[in-house]
Amino acid sequence: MKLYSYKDLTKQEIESICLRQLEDDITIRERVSSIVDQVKTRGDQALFDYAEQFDKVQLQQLFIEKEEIYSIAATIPAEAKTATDTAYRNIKAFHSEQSHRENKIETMPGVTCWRETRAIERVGLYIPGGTAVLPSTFLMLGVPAMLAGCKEIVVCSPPQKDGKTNCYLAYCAKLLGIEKIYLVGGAQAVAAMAYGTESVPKVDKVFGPGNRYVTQAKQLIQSTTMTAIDMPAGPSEVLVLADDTANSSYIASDLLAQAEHGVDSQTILVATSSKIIDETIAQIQIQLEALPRQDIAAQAISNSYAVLVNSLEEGMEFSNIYAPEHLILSTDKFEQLIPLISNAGSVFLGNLTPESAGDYASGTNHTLPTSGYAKAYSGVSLDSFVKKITFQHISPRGLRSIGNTVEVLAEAEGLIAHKNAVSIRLKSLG
Ligand SMILES: NC(=O)c1ccc[n+]([C@@H]2O[C@H](COP(=O)([O-])OP(=O)(O)OC[C@H]3O[C@@H](n4cnc5c(N)ncnc54)[C@H](O)[C@@H]3O)[C@@H](O)[C@H]2O)c1
Ligand SMILES: N[C@H](CO)Cc1c[nH]c[nH+]1
Ligand SMILES: [Zn+2]
Repeated sequence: MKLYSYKDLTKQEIESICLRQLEDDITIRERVSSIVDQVKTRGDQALFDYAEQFDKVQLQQLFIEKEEIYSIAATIPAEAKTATDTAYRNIKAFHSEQSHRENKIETMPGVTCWRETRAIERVGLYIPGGTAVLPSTFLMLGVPAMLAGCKEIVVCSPPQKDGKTNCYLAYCAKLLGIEKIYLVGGAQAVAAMAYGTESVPKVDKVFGPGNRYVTQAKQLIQSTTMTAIDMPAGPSEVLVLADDTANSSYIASDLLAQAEHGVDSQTILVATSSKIIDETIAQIQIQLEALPRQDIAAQAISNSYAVLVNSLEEGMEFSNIYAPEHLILSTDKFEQLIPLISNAGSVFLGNLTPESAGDYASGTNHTLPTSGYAKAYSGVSLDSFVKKITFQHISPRGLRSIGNTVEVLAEAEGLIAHKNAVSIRLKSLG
């Protein structure tokens, strides 16, 4: 893990260490573009071929259906079933609170404006399943899609070695009332949902996190089809801001939790003393030894760094420039830092709030913007699955009160047909 001292970094150096792995993006973009083209032109056949190439499995069909999903779901261990039920309830409770009816507003006498919410009709959920299958992501996307009332929910996840899906995903499907899972992963899954194939239906919006291929494919289809995306939710990241009230073994566990997602995960420690940094590095080595995914985590840690700052406020300044997917405030003084946060996907407050609680079960969504996109995007929520349509109604009194304003503004823009649309009505009102 590299070490920087914040006060010695120039503005350009800070910007450069906040960039995430952009060097290989061109190669990834080219590979993804060719995968997307293949799916667009060859449909299902391309999906069968990529399953063989990337997932090392020869599929007979590209999906499994209700009966088989239910029979796989029945094999879930009892403890996992109970934990999944708890996570489902918490995620549902948190996301249910996000539905708000707005009031109608009379902006002028007789001019009434309001918004109504409508579900996006056809949504596609991508559930990662490359180096680890993530049923938690199924809940994070499926629960808000269900609450929003989306009519068609298409789910894609890479096939497992047996050409099926695992019992945890199958159980989530059952909980969510989803009766088909498409056994398609990576960039090809995103392309299939954006263009549609013989088997996979085309959707209006693609959701879900994934590796760099998945994320690049989402960005590509967004610009080449009428399909929208939730946001760029790529390789996981965490920034821990710590002071002397922090516990280095807790910090190490949080850094390793995100590091084990993938070799391109990034984990940043920003600390007010070199003592915390040294102790955390030592803890990382100890904890790493016991991890089954230690090779992946070690590589991610080697791409990561620590930044020594003079104060928590200075640490927040760096964090806002980095704009982490996850921000952990490992300090008893977290309350005073909350107002200083301007860019972060999801925030974990105090020393007893591990990031993995949000990954699985506290209720907040774990599908979050990465690579600095937390500067402009929010994580997935109920809002991501709906559109807000504006309405307005103008009464005779309203037309008299607003008419002249519109006529004058239309004339100022030289758009006389716009002006006439008002004048013609005013005239008939007399
Ligand atoms: N930001 C978030 O909200 C969030 C949430 C959960 C997970 N994640 C991230 O999701 C990612 C999951 O990654 P994963 O790889 O385990 O699963 P994945 O499902 O994202 O990707 C697996 C697929 O990638 C494709 N692939 C693999 N190597 C390829 C290659 N060389 N060329 C083209 N395609 C290739 C294959 O089709 C494979 O099925 C991790 O990076 C994790 O950090 C992010
Ligand atoms: N930390 C991931 C988001 O970056 C979400 C996740 C799923 N499972 C475990 N973690
Ligand atoms: Zn995680």
